[in-house]
Amino acid sequence: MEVLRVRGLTASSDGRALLRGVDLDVLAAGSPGARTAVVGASGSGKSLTASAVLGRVPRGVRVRGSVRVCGQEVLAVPPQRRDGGSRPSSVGQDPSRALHPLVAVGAQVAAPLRALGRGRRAAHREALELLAAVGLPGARTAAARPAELSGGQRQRVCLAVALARPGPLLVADEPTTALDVVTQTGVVELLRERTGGPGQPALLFITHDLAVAAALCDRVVVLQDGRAAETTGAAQLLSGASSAAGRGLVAAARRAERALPPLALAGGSR
Ligand SMILES: Nc1ncnc2c1ncn2[C@@H]1O[C@H](COP(=O)(O)OP(=O)(O)OP(=O)(O)O)[C@@H](O)[C@H]1O
Repeated sequence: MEVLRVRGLTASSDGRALLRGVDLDVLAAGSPGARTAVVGASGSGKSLTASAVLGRVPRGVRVRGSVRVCGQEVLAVPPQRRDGGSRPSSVGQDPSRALHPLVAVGAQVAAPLRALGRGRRAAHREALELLAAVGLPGARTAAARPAELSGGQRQRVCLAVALARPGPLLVADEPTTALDVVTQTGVVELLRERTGGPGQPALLFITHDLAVAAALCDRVVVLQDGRAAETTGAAQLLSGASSAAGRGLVAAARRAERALPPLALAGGSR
């Protein structure tokens, strides 16, 4: 059963077609396809697809088609009017816009837990645990305002907030782009641990990084020019993409991989 079912999603602005009929599914947690990546070149429509799923389409962009979350049509329903069962949580590219500037980050992680009915102490304790899980341990971090943290740390706070809100689906739009490689690996591991399993949210993961997509997700949707050019298993995409866009992404990822040996040589044998 699908947690997310997108059919014929189109978007346009000033008569220009931006999405041309995207179809994609994210399956229920516990089944293969519960962590699905959307990959594609810059401008292929990844973020617009995510924003349509979240009900946050930019002004001036018109969307049509069908977006069903847990069976409910949500395309025309703004996030605040969706019922809890069809409201995905999200973590995006820009953590500065997602957090309240004046509220301590621990309280921001605790807020969704309080909304679920946890007592103040229990919510605070769980918030500390979640912050530790995203690599931000300690009461001092929890007491900090967002401006006192780095961009990467704020990004991880956003992830903790999203994980505190147990929805059916987590939409993560390039959540690791601003992070250093070590932190990126930690966040990917955390997403693997906390999504896609029984009782956990399914994951729609937007990325331009094929390696990260393959490390985290079992299904991959390749977008090209506002259309899904290919939907396949992550391993199949790497071993033999069927679309030109898929082959192009794999070739680019392999070129990037080959660009690394000089780094290895610099620290290696001589
Ligand atoms: N608010 C907007 N108004 C008009 N056009 C837009 C708007 N947002 C995005 N677009 C256009 O829609 C197309 C898809 O954009 P989108 O941001 O979804 O691409 P993307 O695949 O996420 O790219 P990137 O990897 O660079 O973030 C692009 O041609 C972009 O210029």
